[in-house]
Amino acid sequence: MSDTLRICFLVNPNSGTNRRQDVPALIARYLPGEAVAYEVRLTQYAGHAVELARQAAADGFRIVVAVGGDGTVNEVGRGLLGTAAALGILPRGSGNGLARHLRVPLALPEAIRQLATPAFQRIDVGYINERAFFCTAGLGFDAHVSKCFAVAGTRGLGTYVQVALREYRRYQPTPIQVTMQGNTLATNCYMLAFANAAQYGNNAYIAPLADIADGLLDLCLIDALPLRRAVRVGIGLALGNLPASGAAVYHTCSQVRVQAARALGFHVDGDYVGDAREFDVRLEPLALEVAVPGQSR
Ligand SMILES: Nc1ncnc2c1ncn2[C@@H]1O[C@H](COP(=O)(O)OP(=O)(O)OP(=O)(O)O)[C@@H](O)[C@H]1O
Repeated sequence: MSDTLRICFLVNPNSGTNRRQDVPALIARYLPGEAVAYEVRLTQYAGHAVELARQAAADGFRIVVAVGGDGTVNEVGRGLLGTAAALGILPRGSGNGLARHLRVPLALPEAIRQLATPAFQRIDVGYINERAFFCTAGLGFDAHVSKCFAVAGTRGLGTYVQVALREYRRYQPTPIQVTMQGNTLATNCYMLAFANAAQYGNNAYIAPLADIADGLLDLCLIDALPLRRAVRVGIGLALGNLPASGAAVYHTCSQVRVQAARALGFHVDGDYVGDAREFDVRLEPLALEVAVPGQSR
């Protein structure tokens, strides 16, 4: 019995575009039963997964699985910080940035099967104004789009692109000062992304060279976005060659302070958090354990 792997699934019933999918039935069908004991718990409101994850870790589960998109992954990951449980992911969001970065299968049956024979690794955790993120955080246009997306009524890549194109015509850059490694840079911010993982989700590679366990954040700064450059950014995101395109400037660091001339929106893992004029961003190396597919490695 001591060899039994204990897994707790925390399901956000509202995530993704396929809400009719019966996740508990899929888990019962595809999780190999012999060496695994599991429970399924549902979230009831935004923020609930943080509490449920903490409780599941206290209950002694070895893996606590976020069943949802990057917002749910963020909540479960936050709840597991400082505990002995590892984060697992069943990707059910519209973007699934962290799942894609960690090469978790996007097909649920395969992702469920792989959880029975996991490998464990540790990943860095970013903080922006003390709010943890695991995939990306950002200021400016990407946060503004997240804010508009949250109230758009429908989800998915199509809605996201539609919102981004509409807001692109209105959004203006803001002067900022960026301080890192003792140097201060005065520039404009159309958007400034802090990447722990390589992509936003949907294989949109904001920082294709980002290593999630190197103790560094990859900063991607776009100071202005005239139409020609916007096209290059779009192509660079899709092809994973934004750094080589010259349309964005990159830095790596473990700590950075940003002061903005006016309040700017910011997001963590794609969810808009609020507006601020000052941002302290830092990285805690290897602060979270994750369960990743074991067989194919
Ligand atoms: N039971 C619930 N009711 C309402 N909101 C919830 C519930 N459980 C979780 N949430 C909130 O829903 C938000 C969005 O969820 P999530 O990111 O998992 O799905 P998604 O937005 O469809 O996927 P993606 O982030 O990939 O677009 C989360 O940030 C979380 O706070």
